[in-house]
Amino acid sequence: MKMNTIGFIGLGLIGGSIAKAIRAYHPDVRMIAYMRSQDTLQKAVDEGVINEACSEVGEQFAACDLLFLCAPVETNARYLEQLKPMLPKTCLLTDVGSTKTDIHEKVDALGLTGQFIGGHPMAGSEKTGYENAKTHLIENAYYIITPGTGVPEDTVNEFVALVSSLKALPLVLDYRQHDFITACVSHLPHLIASSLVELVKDLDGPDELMKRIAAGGFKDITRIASSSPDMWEQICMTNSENILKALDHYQAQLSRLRTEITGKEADKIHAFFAASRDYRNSIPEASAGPLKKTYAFYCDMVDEAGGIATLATILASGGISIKNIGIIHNREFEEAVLRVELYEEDAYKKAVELLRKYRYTIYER
Ligand SMILES: NC(=O)c1ccc[n+]([C@@H]2O[C@H](COP(=O)([O-])OP(=O)(O)OC[C@H]3O[C@@H](n4cnc5c(N)ncnc54)[C@H](O)[C@@H]3O)[C@@H](O)[C@H]2O)c1
Ligand SMILES: O=C(O)C(=O)C[C@]1(C(=O)O)C=C[C@@H](O)C=C1
Repeated sequence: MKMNTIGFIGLGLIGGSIAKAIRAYHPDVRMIAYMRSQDTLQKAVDEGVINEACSEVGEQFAACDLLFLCAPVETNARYLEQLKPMLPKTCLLTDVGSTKTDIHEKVDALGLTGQFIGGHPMAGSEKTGYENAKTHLIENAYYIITPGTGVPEDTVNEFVALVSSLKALPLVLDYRQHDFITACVSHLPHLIASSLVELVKDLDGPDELMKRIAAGGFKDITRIASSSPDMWEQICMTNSENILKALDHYQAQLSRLRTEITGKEADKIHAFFAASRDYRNSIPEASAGPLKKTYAFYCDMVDEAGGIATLATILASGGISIKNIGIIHNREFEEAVLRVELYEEDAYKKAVELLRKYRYTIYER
């Protein structure tokens, strides 16, 4: 597989992150891109990530050795029709969509099976857009690869090597198996997160006390409810069967819990929590794998105006960038504390040391 010119259609969170990683690890590759916002595309050119901005999906893409489709899943499938007449057989097509059966079926129908390798990085965030794209987004995350039948083995191996070179963890799967797995570990969890948010919206009073009091647990489990509705609508439309299977199983589980709580069956409820805790604890938290380690500590608040600003200034003076900072109130701490999250381990260690020098009380969890 030649890799002189790589194309991108869609340069948002995922397309932008892959393009940035390619630029970082393969600086000489020529990259061209099309996206709807020409201003943002120009920014990617100005930053040196993309070499050429395309104002449409046209003949310029015929020069690509590899073409990434990085729009929402149904949009990617539609672009294939437009691309087919202009792409040479030597151009390898790939996508980053969260569902795979739909695009594989489209590829087969268009006779493109021999030049398509499906892809899906199991990394992302609730944020969208090129502005949030990061070189390291896919680092240490599984990158699922679903080759079309007829793609030469050497080409698959070369694509696997490319994914590894971007520091992601390639995993080759059948696309149907991919769709069942992601229905359970990604698609259903998004439905649950959003419906929990809806539940609170429905049951909260006019004083919005629920919204105000909601603490770590609710926020942890609902972060992903802030994700893009366009993306999630299309995921639900293209993986409905698998999502319904997972949803049925989940509903049955909730009904069983309902019966056990109604019947005050304490032992069963205890066994349920114990089993799920043990399984959850067996999921690796280390940097390898889809769950990224967070580098956060807690710090007693100085009860005076400008307390957060002072702390932020101290960290800035040490060259430390803050990923997230906020006051939290929960039962873990007697008083309100600041939660400070850094981007990486070195910054975390440096921040803790620096703040302790300034006599801040730091809690590490
Ligand atoms: N966000 C995640 O966590 C995540 C993770 C893995 C894979 N994915 C998949 O990656 C793909 C892109 O998601 P993202 O998170 O980068 O979204 P995003 O919103 O950040 O970017 C989407 C890109 O597609 C373009 N686009 C959207 N609708 C379009 C249309 N109708 N015509 C042309 N271009 C259009 C946008 O302009 C943007 O450039 C999706 O297929 C999604 O399923 C997302
Ligand atoms: O971390 C997040 O915010 C995500 O939702 C990422 C996430 C997921 O894990 O469900 C979302 C959709 C993708 O297709 C892959 C990854």
